[in-house]
Amino acid sequence: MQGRDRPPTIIAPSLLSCDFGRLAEESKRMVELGADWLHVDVMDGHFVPNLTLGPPIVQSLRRHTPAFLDCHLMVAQPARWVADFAAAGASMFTFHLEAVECGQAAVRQLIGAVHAAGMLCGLTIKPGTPVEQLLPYLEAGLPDMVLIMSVEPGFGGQAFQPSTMDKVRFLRSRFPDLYIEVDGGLAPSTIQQAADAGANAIVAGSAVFGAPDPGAVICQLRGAVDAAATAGAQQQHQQQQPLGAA
Ligand SMILES: O=C(CO)[C@H](O)[C@H](O)COP(=O)(O)O
Repeated sequence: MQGRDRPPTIIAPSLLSCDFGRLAEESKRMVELGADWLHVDVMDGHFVPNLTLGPPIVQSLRRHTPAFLDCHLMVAQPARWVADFAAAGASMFTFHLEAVECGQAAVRQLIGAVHAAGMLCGLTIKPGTPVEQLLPYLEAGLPDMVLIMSVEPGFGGQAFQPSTMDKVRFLRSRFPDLYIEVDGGLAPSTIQQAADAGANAIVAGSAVFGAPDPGAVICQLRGAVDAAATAGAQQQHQQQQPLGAA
């Protein structure tokens, strides 16, 4: 997914906030309203204190939609689930660095296994984990995406943590073409902070599903990210102009 240019804006409604009894209809509705990806929160009741869904539900959902399924695994031992999520039709398999206990070699091996299984691979960190821990993998060009959690993983509807945007700024300044996703507490009232920091992929659950007009919220989120990207590109262009150039 990496190239030389800024990655596209991605709006990914988090299905955690939808009516799970109507998962397929809600997923289709989100795509019709302009969602680029569908964000699937997988929680095991162990890595995080909540339980959601697993491969059988992803497989059922896949039968109803060709959409990009952005699966965020909040699970202990993510390596156990690679084959099952690939078989279920997951598009992206994002795992927590904190869930891999055996160090850098194990993380690299897991990224390789995700790719070998035919999925894109994301790496994610909780708010308390230093962003520098991602660098060995990013400098080697291994993950397709980084997910910066802007809330403690486990539940939707929490308050956005603005300090986590320092991590996004840090990464964007070093990796202009990296897919940087932000997840947690994003809404029209907080999106500007994520957009200005340089996030290009936005996960939003309660703000989208709880809105009377979810399509308008998707549009607002996209507009803020697009505008910040355009402003950033103009600034970069001006800085690159030689002295005296018009
Ligand atoms: O990963 C998550 C929780 O662990 C959710 O995706 C996230 O919190 C989205 O929900 P909301 O937009 O309501 O904060």
